[in-house]
Amino acid sequence: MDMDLTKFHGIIPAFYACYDEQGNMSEPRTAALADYLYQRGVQGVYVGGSSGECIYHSVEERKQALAYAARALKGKMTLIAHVGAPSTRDSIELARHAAELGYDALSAIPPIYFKLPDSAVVGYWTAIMAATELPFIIYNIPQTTGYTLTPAVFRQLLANPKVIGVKNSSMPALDIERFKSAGGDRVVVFNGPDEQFVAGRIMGAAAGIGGTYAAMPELYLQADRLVREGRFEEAGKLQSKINDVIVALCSLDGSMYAAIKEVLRRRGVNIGGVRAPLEDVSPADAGRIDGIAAAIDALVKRYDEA
Ligand SMILES: CC(=O)N[C@H](C=O)[C@@H](O)[C@H](O)[C@H](O)CO
Ligand SMILES: CC(=O)C(=O)O
Repeated sequence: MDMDLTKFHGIIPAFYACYDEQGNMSEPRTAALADYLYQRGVQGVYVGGSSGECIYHSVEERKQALAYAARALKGKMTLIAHVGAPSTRDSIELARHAAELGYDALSAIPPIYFKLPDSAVVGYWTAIMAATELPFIIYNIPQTTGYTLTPAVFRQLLANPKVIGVKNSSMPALDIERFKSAGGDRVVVFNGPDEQFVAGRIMGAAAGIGGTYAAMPELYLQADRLVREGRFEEAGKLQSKINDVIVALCSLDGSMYAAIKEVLRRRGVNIGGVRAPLEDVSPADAGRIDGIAAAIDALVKRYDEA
């Protein structure tokens, strides 16, 4: 695909599931999260991925999530729709829906549950690509899917011009470098692990898609800026501060997403709780969440003044 890939560069938060008080998809709350991210100047959003709790939603709900985010943000930033699902049929339905809504690209994890051979996984991604005109971003996240994308399979997929990149969430920054080396200028590699965003950017990722970005978008935008300016030492120091926050978010009893949603509530955005079987944070952790939100605000302020 001969296209300008720069709209995929930069900071692309994974969009969260936004629920009302009954736990149903909420359009006004989606709009509130969208506005919060827009105000902060992120380059795009990744809608309906792992952080969007897609695995716990019906196809109808996933269509709602894609539609609400598009209605709030179309024309304001780059929109990527995650359409990965256990069956090819559901993914195709979601892909067509995303294309109708005006998304800029599709993305999908490999099909989960049964261990499938490379041929089936390639067939799955190829079927999604054939369903619309949209460009496609492969999603490699072996620790949750059990499937590891190899450089050889990536090269095979590159024969399809719709492939414009890979979101790599495996931990070695080396994998980012290998995918970039295989794809060259025609691909964007997206850093997955937020804990090593700076390393991923230096090793070949031109962008990041991350599950914790929306909790502290200002800090990732600043880290990205420092990398672009070649200020690697300062970027590394900021990464370390970010990692203190991530470790704290992951140290509570509930799911990291429940903790992030509590932090967002303290930052002025209420998007409800998490869907079971994900666990809520315990009320006893309220003080620790206050502390995390205050730490984020203090870091944002420090970098604003710098
Ligand atoms: C395994 C997983 O969910 N990885 C996400 C996507 O790459 C990350 O963005 C994490 O949410 C983040 O690095 C926090 O651990
Ligand atoms: C974390 C992430 O990027 C996702 O929601 O898939």
